[in-house]
Amino acid sequence: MYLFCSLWEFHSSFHCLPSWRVDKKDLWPVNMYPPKFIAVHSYIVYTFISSKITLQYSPKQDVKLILVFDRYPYEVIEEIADFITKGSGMRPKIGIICGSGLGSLADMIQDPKIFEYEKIPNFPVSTVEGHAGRLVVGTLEGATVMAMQGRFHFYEGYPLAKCSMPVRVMKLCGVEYLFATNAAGGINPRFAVGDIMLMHDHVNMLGFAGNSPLQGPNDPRFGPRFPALVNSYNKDLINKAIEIAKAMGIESNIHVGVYSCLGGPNYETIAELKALRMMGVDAVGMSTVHEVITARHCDMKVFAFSLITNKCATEYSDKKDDEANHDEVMAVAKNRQKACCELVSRLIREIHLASA
Ligand SMILES: O=P(O)(O)O[C@@H]1C[C@H](O)[C@@H](CO)O1
Ligand SMILES: Nc1nc2[nH]cnc2c(=O)[nH]1
Repeated sequence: MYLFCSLWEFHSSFHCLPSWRVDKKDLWPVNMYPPKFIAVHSYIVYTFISSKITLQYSPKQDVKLILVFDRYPYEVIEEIADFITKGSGMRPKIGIICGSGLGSLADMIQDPKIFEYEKIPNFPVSTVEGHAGRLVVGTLEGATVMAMQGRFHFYEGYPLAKCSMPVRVMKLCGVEYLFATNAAGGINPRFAVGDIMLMHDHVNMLGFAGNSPLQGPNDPRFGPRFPALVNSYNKDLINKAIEIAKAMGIESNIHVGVYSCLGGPNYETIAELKALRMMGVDAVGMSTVHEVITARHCDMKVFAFSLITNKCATEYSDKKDDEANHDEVMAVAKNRQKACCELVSRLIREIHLASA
């Protein structure tokens, strides 16, 4: 049985132990906390006062304390970035986040230096099928890149700041361009399964509900308190991608549109999909938006696309087999990985040539 205590609970308990809130009756009684545990608590409160920390404490394993950051202070992100740049001997310029089933984007990287997430200090772990959980650093089309084979989603239980924390790691590693990819349901009736939608805007449904990766104290070393998000998706990169798609002969499978992220893990109801369509959303998923917000906050250039892995039913009369499922999402991503890889690698080549 794990006991989860928020920093706030720690803080109040430090001043007034009996007021410690223990919600579940089967957790350890307060007066049985070992003194070492209390001592560690006071250290944590005063060291990390500006960040929210969750502690996992297992009574079965003597005094074993695991710190899990919910909001990452600059210094911790810097430490993770140092670990990666020193470990790889590189300062990558382009960051790639591989969507569900699109991990092969990272397999294109040459001379890869691979970091398993669980071996990176203070890094979360991937829990979703199709997200391998490794960071791959190397070169692609001459450019230095780092790719996340596995992202973090809100529905995995991670707060948004933690989901998009790796984007800040990328920034401190030297990354200037973020390439974010995802698997998404197509709401726009013109979209077919296997099409690619270049994102030119988003509707942040989690933001509508008062949730943001930038919530909490702002560290100006990352960016401003109130970042503007108009023009978040780089127009030049979208135009270049369209040209590349033409050269690849896949322009009829390419669209430009609006993506929306919902919390998941459930797929949407028909009423929700109708509402999203009325709002001008073309594709729906469970990621990317908070990564883009974090990237724009720290002034990275963003290119993002959705692979349409299923068509969303927007009418009650739509066929039952229109229902989304993760196996189908993975299968479509596997089928289309070649086109996605080519699009990404050609665009990276253009960026590299333009800056050479
Ligand atoms: O990581 P992405 O956004 O590509 O993954 C999508 C959203 C869910 O994680 C999953 C649902 O099938 O695919
Ligand atoms: N929310 C959501 N995410 C997806 N990822 C892949 N397909 C879908 C979908 O239909 N809805």
